[in-house]
Amino acid sequence: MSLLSRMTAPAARHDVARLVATLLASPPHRSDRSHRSDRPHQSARRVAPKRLPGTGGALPERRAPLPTGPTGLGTSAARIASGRKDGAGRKDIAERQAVGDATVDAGSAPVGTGGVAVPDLYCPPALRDAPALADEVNARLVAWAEEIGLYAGRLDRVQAADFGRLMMLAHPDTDDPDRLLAAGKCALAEWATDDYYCDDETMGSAPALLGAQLGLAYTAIDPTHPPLGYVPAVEQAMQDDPVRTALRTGFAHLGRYADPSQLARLHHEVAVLFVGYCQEGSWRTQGRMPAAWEYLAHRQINSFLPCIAMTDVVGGYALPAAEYSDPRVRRAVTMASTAATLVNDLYSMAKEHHSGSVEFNLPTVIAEEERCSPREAVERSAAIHDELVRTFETEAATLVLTGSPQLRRFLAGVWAWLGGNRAWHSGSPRYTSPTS
Ligand SMILES: CC(C)=CCC/C(C)=C(\C)COP(=O)(O)OP(=O)(O)O
Repeated sequence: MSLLSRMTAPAARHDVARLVATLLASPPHRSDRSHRSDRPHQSARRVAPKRLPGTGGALPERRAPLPTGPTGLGTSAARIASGRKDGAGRKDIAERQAVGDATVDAGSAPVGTGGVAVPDLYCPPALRDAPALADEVNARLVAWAEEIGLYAGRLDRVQAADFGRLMMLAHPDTDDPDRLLAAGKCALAEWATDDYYCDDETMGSAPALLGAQLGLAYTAIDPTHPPLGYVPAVEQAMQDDPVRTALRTGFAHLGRYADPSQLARLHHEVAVLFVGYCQEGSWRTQGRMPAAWEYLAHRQINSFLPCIAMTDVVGGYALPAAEYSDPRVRRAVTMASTAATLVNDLYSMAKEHHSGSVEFNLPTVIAEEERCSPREAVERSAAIHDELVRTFETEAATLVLTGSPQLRRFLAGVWAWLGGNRAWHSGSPRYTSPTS
């Protein structure tokens, strides 16, 4: 019997009432976008709530950014004081989103899809904006990358992509820069694995090398235990390659905050991610475009789940392993991570369009399968995204009624992650600038 099914009936009746109200307010899935032409006023569409229904107060509201004056951390404080490089526009959008301004949908900005604007998406707003904290985390992340030789010669792009901002937006329940940095290192290491080994030939990726590289990369986070005579060779291999060094030192940093069961969970999610990388490599080698169902299965495993799975570690609590693995929780969380990854597909289309190699994203797969226009394919992809988010919202809101306080906070954190992820994608030069 699972932990959740052993739980008793909810004590708080208003939670039940809130859930019922949510369910009644939700239009049936798929109705919004698939009948869009029947719907003269797009604004009638329900806007995703800022907080997951039933989880008010589950995430501590943190608004305090780092001080902008000297902090003893050295140069980064001066960087903060000298002003942001991203301009005020992005902050303005995030701030308006953070206060739940329903008129703001950064997703509708005409970026990302190579000429077709990313449609409004059913996605919560980012829960906070703390630019000084984002800058601090980003500065530390870039300094770490430089120290280990990751993205050598391209650090300006890493700096501009602003992964520190992604961490700040996606994990609003901590304002500890070191926890955000640890998560950022893991995320950047996973991104680097993709760039160096899978899909960026200018970084040296080659399909024939992929399996061998990913096998070794996995051992950077879950070390092998060779007979003594082979230890120096293994150690050398770990140090010889910046991706392996990034994975090893990034997960070591996170290990300061994670308990063994949380680390084991993350190892599992990264192993699955690497299977997804191999799957994509196989399509590349074959020169084959997958079917839409196959691609969607792929985007569940080649997804942001390794990042989302760190939510409790970053937040400073531990979701029990039995609840993380409960099939109902897994279904909800994997739907959320697939949706978050489809946001990446929508926003990265322009970048991939210019990359020169075969690229896979849901609109391209749908356009090929359904022989439809890019605009229609983008709309259908957005509808699929929305369906996944709505299903997560409904099922997660039900799960919080009977789950532990940690599960309630975790699912609220996943919802917040969705909002932060979308806000970051809509503003990051990785997707908005042709040269990044
Ligand atoms: C941070 C993390 C878990 C990354 C792994 C999965 C990944 C690289 C993405 C979800 C992004 O996919 P994609 O290869 O399309 O990346 P970019 O669009 O190049 O950022």
